[in-house]
Amino acid sequence: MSFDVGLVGKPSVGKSTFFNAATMNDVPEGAYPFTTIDPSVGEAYVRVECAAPEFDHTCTPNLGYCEDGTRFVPVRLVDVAGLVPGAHEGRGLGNQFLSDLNEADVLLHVVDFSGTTDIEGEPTEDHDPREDIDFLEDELDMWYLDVLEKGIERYRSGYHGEEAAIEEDLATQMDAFRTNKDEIKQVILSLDLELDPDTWDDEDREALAREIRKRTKPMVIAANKMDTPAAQENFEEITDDPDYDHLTIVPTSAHAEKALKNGDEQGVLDYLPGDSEFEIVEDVPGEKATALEQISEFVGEYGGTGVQQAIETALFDELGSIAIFPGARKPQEDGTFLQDCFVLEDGATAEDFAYFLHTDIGDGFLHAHDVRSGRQIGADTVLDHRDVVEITTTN
Ligand SMILES: Nc1nc2c(ncn2[C@@H]2O[C@H](COP(=O)(O)OP(=O)(O)OP(=O)(O)O)[C@@H](O)[C@H]2O)c(=O)[nH]1
Repeated sequence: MSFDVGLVGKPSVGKSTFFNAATMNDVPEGAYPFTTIDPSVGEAYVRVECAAPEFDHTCTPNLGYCEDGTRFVPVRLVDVAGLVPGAHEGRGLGNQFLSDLNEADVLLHVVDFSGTTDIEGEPTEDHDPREDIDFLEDELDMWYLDVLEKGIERYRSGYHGEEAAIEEDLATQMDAFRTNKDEIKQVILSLDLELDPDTWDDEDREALAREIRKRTKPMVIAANKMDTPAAQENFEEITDDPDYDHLTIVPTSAHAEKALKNGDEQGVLDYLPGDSEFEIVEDVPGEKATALEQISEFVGEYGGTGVQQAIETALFDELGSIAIFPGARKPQEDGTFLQDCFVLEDGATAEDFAYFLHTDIGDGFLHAHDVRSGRQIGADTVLDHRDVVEITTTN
């Protein structure tokens, strides 16, 4: 099991550059968890401070890798194709695109902040990136509204059991959005609406669709091409705009990330993905040196190229996921230590973790230990990011 980060964006925003940069990794052979021939799925990583140094041992990662005390834990990056020109002319988003969106746990919307591509992805000047952000949100809201209306019809036509409950019919209809009746009820009440669709007007239904969309389609904006002055200006303006407070916007330069990873691969420089600095280790010709100098200034100012940061923000901040190390205090007999680190859902308990590790244990979960303190923890203990947990089962 792994989390899927869905990458979306209109043409020419730098989505391919982002995808390639994020999935181009110098990983030891055999360390790829996802054997896939689908070119739209790639392995990206989230950084987690390794727990091994706390125990004075060196970790031996099974998947991903560890460098300078940072574990690079694999996650799936899915290129969700199909945010195409013409969709905004009322043709709407394609069904395949929409169902692919439902597969992703969290979305990364790559937006060209330089304003040099119009809404269809054609070259232009001074295009306001807010249009692209609004476009995707509005299209998603219309899709949700459509499904919500069907749920209301279902309620009215009495497909339900004895006791009519609008939240149940909506939850059934909106099942693919990974919501449930409790969440829907919560949303209805949070908007000060009654649990009776006959009292809702158009605006109420739109507000409901939007709110359910916001909760079920967590999304982060990757403000791309931030290495250009125009993008930096737009970034300042949009992050100051209260209409965009509900969004997390991460400044990125996919271009810079790609250049740094290329340089690292060629042995020209030393770069650890996500770092805000890198070291040039070989003499480079004038033009290249100037380009690297510009990248160096950029990553210094923005704390990195933003590619790692965007993926981590999506997974850890927006989705609230946590990374857990299964393990013991000491290396195994074969010398392996803290081989794994897994990304789990927000709120995961010790018992959830046991079933995640051993899907077939049935009733065999015995107990869990917090390895740092050595204390036993209850099955329903909610785990924290970077916990090291030892699970004992009967088999
Ligand atoms: N300045 C700058 N240019 C970038 C950046 N990322 C991508 N580009 C450029 O933007 C153009 C489009 O990049 P792509 O990665 O092909 O864009 P895409 O969104 O995948 O576009 P399609 O393949 O048409 O869907 C290319 O000329 C890239 O070099 C960036 O971070 N900064």
